[in-house]
Amino acid sequence: RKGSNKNRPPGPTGWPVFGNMFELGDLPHQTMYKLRSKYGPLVWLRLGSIHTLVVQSPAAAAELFKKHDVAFSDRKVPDALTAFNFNAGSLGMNAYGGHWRVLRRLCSMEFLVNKRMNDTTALRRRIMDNMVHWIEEESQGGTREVQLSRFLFLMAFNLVGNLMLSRDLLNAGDPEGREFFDSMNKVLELAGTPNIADFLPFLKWLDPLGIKKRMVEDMGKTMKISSRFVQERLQERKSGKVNDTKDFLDTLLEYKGDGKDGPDEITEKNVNIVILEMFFAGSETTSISIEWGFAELLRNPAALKNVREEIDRVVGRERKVEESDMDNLPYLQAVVKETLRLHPALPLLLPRNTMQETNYMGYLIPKDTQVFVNAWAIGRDPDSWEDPLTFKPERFLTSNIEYKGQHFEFIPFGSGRRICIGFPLAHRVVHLALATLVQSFDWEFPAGEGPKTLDMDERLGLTLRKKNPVKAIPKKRLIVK
Ligand code: HEM
Repeated sequence: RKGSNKNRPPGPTGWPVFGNMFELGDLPHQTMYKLRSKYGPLVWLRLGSIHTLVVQSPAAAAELFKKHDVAFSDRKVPDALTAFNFNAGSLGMNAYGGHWRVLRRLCSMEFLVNKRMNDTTALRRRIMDNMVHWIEEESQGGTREVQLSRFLFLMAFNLVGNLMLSRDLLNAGDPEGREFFDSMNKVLELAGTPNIADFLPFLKWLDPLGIKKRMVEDMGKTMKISSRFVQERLQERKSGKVNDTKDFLDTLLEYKGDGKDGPDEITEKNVNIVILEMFFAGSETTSISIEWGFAELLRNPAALKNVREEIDRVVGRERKVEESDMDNLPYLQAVVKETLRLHPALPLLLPRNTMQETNYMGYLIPKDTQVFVNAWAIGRDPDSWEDPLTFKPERFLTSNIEYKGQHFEFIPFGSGRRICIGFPLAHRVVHLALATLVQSFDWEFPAGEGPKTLDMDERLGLTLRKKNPVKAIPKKRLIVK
């Protein structure tokens, strides 16, 4: 391996063959954060045979996204997501190129665009009402604790279903919806399971943990169901039935390329893949962000009191909080920011892959290097944040720092060409859901628990979840029905 270490960033030596694979533990973003004090903001690792660069400071992230965005714009694809060639049909896992550009354009112009978001305001309010109703039912009129994460996930899933397919997938009248929900959950779980074949690619053909095999089975089930949804829509369109408002499925089916860049049409299989992907990308990220925010409020009664008083002052208790109220709720906005700073749903973003050898921060980064941008560590950077480990929404009341990818000390949605495309939706849903939970209920702790006993331990799967889900007893407080 002579010469292989020329001009690379520093990092721990690692074992033969396995490299640093076993040093990262269950919470790699935390381990990498600790390595920063020894090696600095850029750390070089070898995970099995995969060269890996970890970027852990705002300055290094700024240099990457401003000067080398294209060179770092490919994705490293986990083996499990090559089932059915998922990566080649998807937006988030696709190589940087024509197919990705077409999907990105369609999404940002026709689906996750502000105009469409404004047109679907009432839909989101209705879905929040459903969530409140489910929580009330589960708590049997405020007498039992509820596990909030379940309802948040159902809400986010239902929302994506309505926006993509105009279907209430969780409605009792849609049994296929329930089946879709169950198999989608299995796919999400598998996609977040560590796989040795990703570190030692020569093992891929063996699939030692059977992850790809299981993925083929479970993803196959979801694809089968979503292809029934697509077929139904195609039949409807053939028979002349047109929806009043076009949803994203219509957009995908209507797409015709210009013959220059990307595909001429989105094949039926790839339509299914994009449908799946939006559930993938949109449900868990959003719901866990709300859960983290809610947990922080329960742990910090003063912050909860501030949010509640603000909502009571601006909205009152006779009507439900609406998206149009958000501009007048600065403290709530600060709580959301502080939550995303400390608990980014994807702590290492989605891994990038270098497309060419690049001179970066004085180092030579080879082509085909996996790149982790540690947004979790950057949000805790002591040079950028005062008292970085403490939940203090007030810090945002007097600053203009945003999470739109321009302020590199705060990048929970990433930055550059591959920044999260779901931002306009996620931004609205996280605010509205938190406000709705605070406005609708007084929350009590289960017996023997309180703000001091609520832990903030993490568990990393596809996203960074709370290890121990929040449980609390909701007591109805909103007067309006
Ligand atoms: C709080 C909620 C969310 C968070 C924290 C989040 C975070 C992220 C992050 C960090 C990335 C990678 C960015 C990068 O590589 O620089 C990403 C990509 C992506 N997100 Fe989100 N996301 C959220 C919600 C959503 C929603 C609601 C959707 C869609 C319904 C969505 C769709 C996507 C897609 C398709 C990509 C891939 C973009 C590409 O590769 O070009 N996300 N997200």
